[in-house]
Order: sequence, then C-alpha cells, then structure tokens
Amino acid sequence: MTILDVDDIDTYYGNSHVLHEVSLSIDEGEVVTLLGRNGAGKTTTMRSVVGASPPRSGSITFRGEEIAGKSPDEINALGISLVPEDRRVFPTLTVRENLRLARNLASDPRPVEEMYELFPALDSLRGNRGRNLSGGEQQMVSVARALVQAPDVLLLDEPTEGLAPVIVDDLREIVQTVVDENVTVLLTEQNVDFAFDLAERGYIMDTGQIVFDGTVEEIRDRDDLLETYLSVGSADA
Ligand SMILES: Nc1ncnc2c1ncn2[C@@H]1O[C@H](COP(=O)(O)OP(=O)(O)OP(=O)(O)O)[C@@H](O)[C@H]1O
Repeated sequence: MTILDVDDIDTYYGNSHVLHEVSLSIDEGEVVTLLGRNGAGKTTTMRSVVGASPPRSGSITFRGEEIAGKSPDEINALGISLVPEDRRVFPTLTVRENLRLARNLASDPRPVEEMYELFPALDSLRGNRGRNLSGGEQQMVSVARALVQAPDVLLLDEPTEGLAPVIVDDLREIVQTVVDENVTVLLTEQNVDFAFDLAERGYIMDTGQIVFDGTVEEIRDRDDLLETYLSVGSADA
C-alpha cells in the first residue's frame, strides 16, 4: 500500500524553478533511495515533502491525505520525520535536551531511553552540548531525534556526508535496525554503495527532474546511468 505519494510537484525558491513535475511513490515499509549529483534537487524534494519548501503545484499525499500546504509541524506530527543534510543539532542544548525537544513535537513518540539503547555511543554523552560533539556524534543525535518521534516515514538526506567510514558502518546498522522495524525510509545519497546496501528501489534525479526509476539491481547494472547521473565510474560500481 502506498504510504507517500508525490505527484507532479513543481517547487520554486523565489523565482527560481527548481523541481519540474517530480513524482515518486513509496509503499509502506519500503526503503527507497533518491540519487543524483549535487544540485539535482534531492534536498528540495525532501523539503517539499516536509513542508519546508511547499510545492507551487502538484500534490503530496501521506496515507491518502493531502499534506502539500500543511505546515512543517503539522506534517511532522502526522508521522514524517526528516534528518536534514546539515543535521541542525542545537549547539547550546545537550544531547538529552535535543532529544526531548524532538519528542515533544511528536504525537506518539518513543521513550528517549530507547534511543540510548539504539545509539550506545550517545549514552555517555547525554549531558554534552551539541556544539561539543563530533560530526559523527551530531549525525547520531540528528538521526535519534527523528527516531524518537517514532515516524512512519523517515527521510534521510545524505546521512553519510562527511562521516568517517567506521561511523558510516554504525549508521548503516542503525538504519537497517529501523528498516527491520518496518519504518518506511526515503534516503538521498551520493554514496551509492550505502544506498544500494539499504534500498530496494531508487529514483535518479537530474536538474530538478526524475530521469530514471527502477530497482537497485537495475540501477547497479546500468553503467551509463551511474556515469551520467551519479559520477560513478563503471570500475567503482
Ligand atoms: N535556498 C535556495 N535558493 C535558491 N536556490 C536554491 C536554494 N537551495 C537550493 N537551490 C538550488 O536548487 C537546486 C537543487 O538543489 P538541492 O539542494 O535540492 O539539490 P541536491 O540534489 O539536494 O544537492 P546537494 O547534494 O547539493 O544537496 C540547485 O540548483 C540549487 O542551487
């Protein structure tokens, strides 16, 4: 059953027309990746879904209900949580406060304690302020902040960007745990290996349009797509 349906949306920043008739659809429990180069429109698609950059035309439905035009807080409370590319961990708040704040915005959240089980590295950092965390720790807080909201749909915007390989491995395990709990995930990535490990299906974007959609196997086998749209040489694919 379709949980999130983006239908023919056009999104602008001021007069700048960024998304052109973007459509994508995700079934409940699916893990779908949105791939494409810098500036292809991946972040804008996610911002459109969560109400941060509402589309000027087209429709976005969540469980059949129109959400385009609702406020970001309303969309969040319905069960869609975004882990933004820039993480946005509040620098002056502690890990615990960052998690509690996110929890208070959700309609049916999980206990904060569960996040320390899922992210053991955060357990000893509960009282540390956001500004004193490493990039990897901030990413964990950002993901934990989304998960404490017990979202039905989790949007992850380039979660591996700037992370050391060992942290990427931890993150892969955590996302896999979430996937096993049947959370629906939309993941944007430039790290195609990370995306291919987790996702079943993918969309490729270029200049604000969807240029291909198919299974991860189909994308993996298409050297032309990888080279043209993802800057991945066939030797690395
Ligand atoms: N606030 C903004 N104002 C104007 N144009 C913007 C703004 N944010 C992004 N853009 C433009 O919109 C287009 C799509 O950007 P977007 O961030 O959605 O791409 P992306 O695929 O997520 O790339 P990245 O990996 O760099 O985040 C780009 O041309 C970008 O320059």
